[in-house]
Amino acid sequence: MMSPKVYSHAESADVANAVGKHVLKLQNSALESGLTFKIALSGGSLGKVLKKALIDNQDIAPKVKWDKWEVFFSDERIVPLDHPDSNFGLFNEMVLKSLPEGTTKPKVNTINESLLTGQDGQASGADQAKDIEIAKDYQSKLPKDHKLDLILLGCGPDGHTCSLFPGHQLLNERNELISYISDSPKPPPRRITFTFPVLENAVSIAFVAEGEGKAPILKEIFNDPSSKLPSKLVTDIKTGVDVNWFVNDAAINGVDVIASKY
Ligand SMILES: O=C(O)[C@H](O)[C@@H](O)[C@H](O)[C@H](O)COP(=O)(O)O
Repeated sequence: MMSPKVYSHAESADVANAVGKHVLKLQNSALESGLTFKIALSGGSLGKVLKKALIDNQDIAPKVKWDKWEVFFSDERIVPLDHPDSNFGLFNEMVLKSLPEGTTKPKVNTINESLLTGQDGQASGADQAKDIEIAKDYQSKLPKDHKLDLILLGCGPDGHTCSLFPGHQLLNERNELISYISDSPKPPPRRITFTFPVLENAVSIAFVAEGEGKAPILKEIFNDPSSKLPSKLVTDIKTGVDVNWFVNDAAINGVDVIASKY
């Protein structure tokens, strides 16, 4: 079993630089043996980190082969693509819209907007049958072997990752690769998410977590071997996935880990 590696830097700019270098490493190794680089993204502060790493960082930006990228979302909220809660919307605002003119855009796999119900796709239009259809449609967009080269994840203050929440039944989902969730404890309630079979089959997974607010949950993940938090379960995946954490020093203050610079 590979043990997770933790990379920590004091400054946010250095965390973004480390994430950018890791993305390039996985991109280049994917393109040595295949035609595309398959990467999955999350929401939260990751949008900002990706902009800093892949657009603003002049050492990294020219090396990103956007035309060879196939982008997926590790979870997505069931809202229109231009809604402020949409993870695609975040990536679009932060990264896609900032690509230099003339750049061939990556292939981005979004939820099928035509399947949305209700004005904002949320409680007003809740329709479980549609949510199942949205999840199935997204599942059909995954690579046939459902192998992603890199999955970038956040970690919520409750230890959730993707839209896999502590104690939720979806943690045990083994049949579906993409599941819907209509009772997300964090709004918006209706979402789709990768399940463990997709996470377990990835080449590499990288968590990005910054700020002193993350220290309590990182303490539980790294100091408590019996923890069943979703981020801990993903960190401990035993299928040979290369799992890395990219953090800043404040996030691991008091956490029992050996961290290095990337
Ligand atoms: O609703 C959600 O599921 C969260 O917003 C999630 O998308 C986010 O990745 C984590 O909560 C970490 O967020 P930060 O990286 O901003 O701390």
